[in-house]
Amino acid sequence: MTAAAVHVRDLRKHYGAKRAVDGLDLTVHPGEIFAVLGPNGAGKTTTVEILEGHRRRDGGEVRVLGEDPGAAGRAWRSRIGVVLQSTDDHAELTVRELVHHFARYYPDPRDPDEVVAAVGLTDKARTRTRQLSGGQRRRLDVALGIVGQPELLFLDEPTTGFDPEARLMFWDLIAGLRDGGTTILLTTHYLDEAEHLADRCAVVRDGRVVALDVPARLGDRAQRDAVVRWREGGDAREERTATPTAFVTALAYRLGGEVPDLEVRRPTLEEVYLALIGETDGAGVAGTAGAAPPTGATADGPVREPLGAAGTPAATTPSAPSLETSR
Ligand SMILES: Nc1ncnc2c1ncn2[C@@H]1O[C@H](COP(=O)(O)OP(=O)(O)OP(=O)(O)O)[C@@H](O)[C@H]1O
Repeated sequence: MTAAAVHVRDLRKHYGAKRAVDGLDLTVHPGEIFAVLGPNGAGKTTTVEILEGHRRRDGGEVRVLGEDPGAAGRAWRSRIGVVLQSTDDHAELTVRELVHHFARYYPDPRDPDEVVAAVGLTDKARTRTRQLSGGQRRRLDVALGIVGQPELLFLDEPTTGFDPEARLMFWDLIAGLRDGGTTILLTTHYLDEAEHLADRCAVVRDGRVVALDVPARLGDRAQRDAVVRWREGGDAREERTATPTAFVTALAYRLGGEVPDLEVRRPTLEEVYLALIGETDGAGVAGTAGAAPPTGATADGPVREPLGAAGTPAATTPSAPSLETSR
């Protein structure tokens, strides 16, 4: 069996009394796009920063490309790509200059001009980065994340602020990277993004994974009952059923043909998600709401080795120089 690209068991991180990550388990397979969903403050960024080696953990077991990110060195760092929520560093450099600058940190970079083209910024190659729009800046962030030809790419809320067209182009770009063999872990608040891009996704709530599956089956979505609505004798009627075809066939027979205002629907990913994070009681979702955390280790893991003095990797590492988290 191929080793996991990312393996996390019982991850724990607290800030004072706040348990930001509280026993989180997940596994990302090589070559997949894995989306981490969850409300504000759920612990997504903290988790991703620990996986990137940018933040210490308090407990649990973490392996990223086979190594502990807290102890891994420069060679490991050159195998991962990081796209953080945007920074304004190097505002006076042009797009082309910045991508070339980053390429020099890696042992086997992609051709920087090809990377600029791949993210659709050839027209802006000679533009200073401070003059880019938000969506263009985000594409530049991705260019910086992929120029080192990473095996594993971390994307933190990559399409926040994108217009619909830019988002579709970005999705194509990310899917193309996956098709080229890159493993991608992304956090997102957009359920359509997870549904469109992700091979599997995890929903994080209060620092734990409360559901993990392919989007179509998340939270037992496929097993949840369908809701059939129709009008009968002037009244709106509704029925939940696991066998909607049989139900509608019987209904049509009983009503003697066409069923007025017939509607059959299964829960959307959004409805299942809102039930999982406790924003709804599941009333809008047929079937059982919520989900138990998946199985995983429950014992506290070892306390990890310390990072550098500031809790961030050494500034000489390839992806660190301008993309360090400011938190
Ligand atoms: N440096 C920090 N110091 C103290 N508390 C922090 C720090 N970073 C995060 N937290 C807290 O930890 C919890 C998890 O934060 P985190 O940023 O990981 O959540 P998130 O799921 O990424 O949220 P968002 O979707 O808003 O980005 C939150 O309650 C947050 O306030």
